[in-house]
Parts: sequence; C-alpha cells; structure tokens
Amino acid sequence: MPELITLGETMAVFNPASSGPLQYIADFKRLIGGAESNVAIGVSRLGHSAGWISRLGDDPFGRFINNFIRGEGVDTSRVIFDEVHPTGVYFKEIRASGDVTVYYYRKGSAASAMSPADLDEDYIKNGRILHVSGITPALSDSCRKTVFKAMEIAKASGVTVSFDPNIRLKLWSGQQAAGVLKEMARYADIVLPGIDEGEIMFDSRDPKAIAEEFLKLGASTVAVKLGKEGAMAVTRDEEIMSPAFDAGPVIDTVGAGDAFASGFLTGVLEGMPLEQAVGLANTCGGFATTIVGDVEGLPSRREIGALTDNKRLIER
Ligand SMILES: Nc1ncnc2c1ncn2[C@@H]1O[C@H](COP(=O)(O)OP(=O)(O)O)[C@@H](O)[C@H]1O
Ligand SMILES: O=C(O)C[C@@H](O)[C@H](O)C(=O)COP(=O)(O)O
Repeated sequence: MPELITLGETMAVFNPASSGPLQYIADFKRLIGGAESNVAIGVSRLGHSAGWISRLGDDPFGRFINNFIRGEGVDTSRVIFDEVHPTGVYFKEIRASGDVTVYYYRKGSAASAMSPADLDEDYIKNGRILHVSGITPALSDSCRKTVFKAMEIAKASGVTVSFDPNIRLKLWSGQQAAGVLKEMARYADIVLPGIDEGEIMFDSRDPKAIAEEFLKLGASTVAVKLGKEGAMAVTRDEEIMSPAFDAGPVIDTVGAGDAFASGFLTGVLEGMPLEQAVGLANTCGGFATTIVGDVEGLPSRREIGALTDNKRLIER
C-alpha cells in the first residue's frame, strides 16, 4: 500500500505554444495537471510510494492521464473510469510577464461525480499520509462529502492528514471557500497554505498570524508559502523562515505549490527536522518554477542532489 495517498481531480492541460492572449493562440501542448496528482508524482520522483484516488472519463484524455500518472510510478488502482461524465480539461494563458490565467472546462466532469462510496477505506487506513486540497470540495456537493469522508477515515486510523487550501476563485467565492476550508482544516495535521489563501481565510497577510490560526484549528505543523520569499514553517515549538531557492529564471509558477508540498511531505515521511523539510520544499518549489508544465518541473532525487550539492550533472 502507498505511503502517501492523494485524492482529487486531474485534467488534461492545454499549454499555449507561445505567450499572449488565449484568443489568438492556435497551438498548444497537451499536458496534465491536478493539484493532488501533482503532489503524488512529486513524492514518487523523490523516492516514496504514492497513490491517487479519482474518477476519470472513459475517454482518450482519461486514459492519457491515467497512463501518465501510472508511468510516474504512482498507484492508480483506485481510479474509477466513468462512462457517463467526461474528463475535465483546462487551458492556460501565459503573459510575457510569466503571469498565468487558467480557463476551466470541468463542470460536470468525471471527477466532480466522485462520491463517498468510491473510497476504499483500507487503502486510506494503510497509508502514512493522506494529502487533500481545497479544490475538491469546490467541485460538487458529492466531492465535498467525499473529501470529508476521506479525512474522517484517515483521522480515525491515525493517518497524518495534509491539507493545501488551494483556493480557486474561478470555482467558488472567497467567502464560500473560507467557511468550508476552515472546516477541512480541523481535520488537518499539516497545512500548506499560500499567503493569498491565508488572507482569504483569516484576513491577514502576516504568515505567523496565518500559521497561528491553523494551529488553533488543530494543525500541528503549518508551512506558509511566500512565493519568491520562500516559506515560513511554524509548529507549537518552532518558527522557521526558510528562503526561496533560486533555480534559474522563472517561467511557469503553476505547480510550484504542489512541488513545495511534495518536498515537504517527503521530509515528513523521512522524519526530517522541520528546517530540512521546509528547505527541501523550497528547493522543489523553486525548481518547478523554471520549467513549463504543472508536473514536468517536479524534481527527482538526482536533480535535487545536483542542485543542492552544486554538482553538475554529466550530460554527455
Ligand atoms: N519566484 C520564485 N522563486 C523561487 N521559488 C519560488 C518562486 N515562486 C514560488 N517559489 C517556490 O514555490 C513555493 C510555492 O509558491 P507560491 O506561489 O507561494 O505557492 P502557491 O502556488 O501554492 O500559491 C514557494 O514557497 C517557493 O518555495
Ligand atoms: O486547478 C486545478 O485543479 C489544478 C491546477 O490549477 C494545477 O495543476 C495546480 O493545482 C497547481 O497548483 P499550485 O501548485 O498551487 O500552483
């Protein structure tokens, strides 16, 4: 059984071949993206077993996504192919500045038809960490019930619950999100919010204050992501400000938060001290920003070694 279990929607992503307004872009590269499978792939590349629970359409994109994720060594045995609903897709618009806007076509998708009956309790109970995000409850009522059920199962069996609020304002309002995500946070041992999410949920951009709010809700560890400033990790006994890792020019920031989560959770699986875990998280996050695509920039152990030891990879 995998050490890390994740649950959520993954879509076919259409990345523009060039920057500029989407209306005028004719050529795309087909990739995949989904917050939770991104984390599963990241953890798998760092050497740990990971599984991903979801629904995919019984269609070409569904098969492409399943094969891709399985090809990264992630267990997809609990993925259900839905014969009624299609796989979701989304398009990215990339501005010359590197800013990204996304356009979703995911309403009524297979993943949004997930229901609590889809969950294999033993699969979750036997994991070491369950990682969920605030995207899932925004997809549908049945998805909200499913993610809460998964957290209940994990909590009742002593599995660590990791939670990334991942607020998507294209799916629901900040007010709707804040209420549901505070409820989700009550189940979480580890919370990995971004600073904007902290502001939506607690009306503050102070990372320490945001972390304290999550600790009050019951978390034991909070790492607040601060973009190019790195991250602040807080527990009841420690507070660590960890600088960002400069891996080169920033090209595509989508997926950096998930890369951060995969580094942090790898640190947790390996029992690393907090400072080392958040350092690994920043290295993964920084690396991800230098490569186009949501998962393509998730580093392997070998790449991390080359970056942090300042060793050049021998390419030929
Ligand atoms: N410009 C950057 N330079 C270096 N690292 C970055 C940069 N932007 C993001 N990161 C890394 O990725 C992590 C997540 O990015 P951030 O934008 O804060 O999160 P999210 O995408 O979840 O909102 C950061 O904590 C940092 O480690
Ligand atoms: O919106 C989604 O469902 C997923 C995508 O936005 C993307 O794959 C993603 O989750 C990236 O998240 P980030 O790491 O917080 O940029």
